[in-house]
Amino acid sequence: MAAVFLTLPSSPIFPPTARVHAGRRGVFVARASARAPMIAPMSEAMDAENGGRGQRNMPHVLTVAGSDSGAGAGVQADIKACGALGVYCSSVITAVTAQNTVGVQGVHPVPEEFVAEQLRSVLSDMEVDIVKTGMLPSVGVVKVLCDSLKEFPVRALVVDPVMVSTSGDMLSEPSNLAGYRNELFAMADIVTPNLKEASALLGGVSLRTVADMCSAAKSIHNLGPRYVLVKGGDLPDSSDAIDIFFDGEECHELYGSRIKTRNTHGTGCTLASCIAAELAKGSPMLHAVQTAKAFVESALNYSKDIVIGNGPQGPFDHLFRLKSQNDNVGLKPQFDANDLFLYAVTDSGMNNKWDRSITDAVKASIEGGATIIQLREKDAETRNFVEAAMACMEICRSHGVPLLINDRVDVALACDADGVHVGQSDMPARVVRKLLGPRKIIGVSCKTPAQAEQAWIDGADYIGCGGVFPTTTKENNLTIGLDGLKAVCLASKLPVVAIGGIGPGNAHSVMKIGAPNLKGVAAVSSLFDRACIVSEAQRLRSVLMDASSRARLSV
Ligand SMILES: Cc1ncc(COP(=O)(O)OP(=O)(O)O)c(N)n1
Ligand SMILES: Cc1ncsc1CCOP(=O)(O)O
Ligand SMILES: [Mg+2]
Repeated sequence: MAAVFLTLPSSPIFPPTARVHAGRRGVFVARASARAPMIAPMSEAMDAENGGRGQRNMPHVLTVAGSDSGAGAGVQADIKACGALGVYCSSVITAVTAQNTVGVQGVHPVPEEFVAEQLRSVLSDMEVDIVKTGMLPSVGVVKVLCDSLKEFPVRALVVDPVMVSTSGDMLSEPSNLAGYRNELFAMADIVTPNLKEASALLGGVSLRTVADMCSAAKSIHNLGPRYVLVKGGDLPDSSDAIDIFFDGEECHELYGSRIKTRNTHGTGCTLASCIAAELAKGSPMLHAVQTAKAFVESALNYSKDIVIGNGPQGPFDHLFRLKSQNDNVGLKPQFDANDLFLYAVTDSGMNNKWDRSITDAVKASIEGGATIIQLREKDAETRNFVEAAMACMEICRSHGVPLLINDRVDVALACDADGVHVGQSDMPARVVRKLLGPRKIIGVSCKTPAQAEQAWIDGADYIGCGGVFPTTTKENNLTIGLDGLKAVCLASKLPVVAIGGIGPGNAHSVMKIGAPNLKGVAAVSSLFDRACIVSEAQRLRSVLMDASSRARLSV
């Protein structure tokens, strides 16, 4: 290990002075106990301090971390990650490192007093929502940070217990373990160790399985943080990137795809920063973690082939969204939840009964105003299904209407459909996501809030909720009623489309439940078991339009 711990001469540029408003943070709940949730509503006093602008400016994360000269990790990664998520990021630098894609060539810790001074400068003046920590090179720096947070409490503290770089170089004193355990963890809302760090924090226990990770998460939780995320990126024999999220009661297994790339330098810093950024925007913890995981996965995927540096640890591109926006000019836009407005689901039995081809049924429903189509061909032979799906794709593409395939991921892949809809006994959505990649649309049928939560964890784009009313289209299908629909909508952030026995006669009552994420209705028989699909779709559409304009008026 080549790291050299040098000490910068202390150079106080300005003394801690008059710009310190110690009382300013009084609006924030001081952390009496490590487990008290820190919700910080804006008060009138704070509004007045904002010059009466009425709104706080940007959500703000302060990163307390080391500088990485290669800019893949550390403070540089944190600033880029927060910026990519629309969050302001200030930075207190704890050490300057000389590093690149080969490894860490030198470490130059910033004197503790100067870390304290930087903390005071930022925390006394700027409205920091969340503090995120990275490299804390010494027990002294940990102490300085804890003292500053007591003086200037923030809404939440995200601790990434950085100890060793990906190249294997030490980034904090071994004695720092005590600093983390003794004081910092008790103040932390979430701690995000990887397997090596979790093992070091627990005295070197071996962590080889998901069950080991779960018990490690529980043990680390006993050290004080409210939540623990043990990252399983290095877990042996695992094709997925499995992380364990422990909320104090339950271990959640969070699955992601393992991206094959050398460009993984800085993933830990980025993940923790994204969690902090999402918390700053007001997300609950599990949602923040999920969003952070999805961001990192997309960034790794987008950057998997870039070449920066000659060593084994390349950086990735945090600002991939800027580029992907440009790259996507002229390509299919990503999923728009408003497409769920009038969701037409085909049925081969009904098409046979009315002597129609699938393509004619699809054309007619689009002509009548369907905004998304699902091919639900339960009896079709695979070869015929693929052929029909290809023809329907052409029709849908030419009208800009997304086409999804029911159940059959293979058929969706074969015809390059826009996505797949799966139910509770079909292929799990997280496996579908893995097969289809991040750009395709995945819908999951849910009857309960628990299923909706799982759908979201699995990376679904929307929920199909029902059967809302009794239907003969799907056998043995439990009816959940409007109350069941409302419960699912309220429990989920995902957009929802209602299904089951819905047509022009009752669509209004469905939309009237008033859940903002209920985006539309899906219909089979009220469109396709009718003589004229075009006019039935038009009728249903005008009921939905009427319901949505009334909803707008009543806001
Ligand atoms: C939009 C939408 N919602 C729900 C379903 C039902 O899917 P699933 O539970 O898999 O049942 P089958 O359709 O496969 O019988 C759906 N298809 N579309
Ligand atoms: C596929 C499905 N999933 C829940 S209910 C249902 C059938 C909906 O058909 P219909 O619109 O004819 O009631
Ligand atoms: Mg199904």
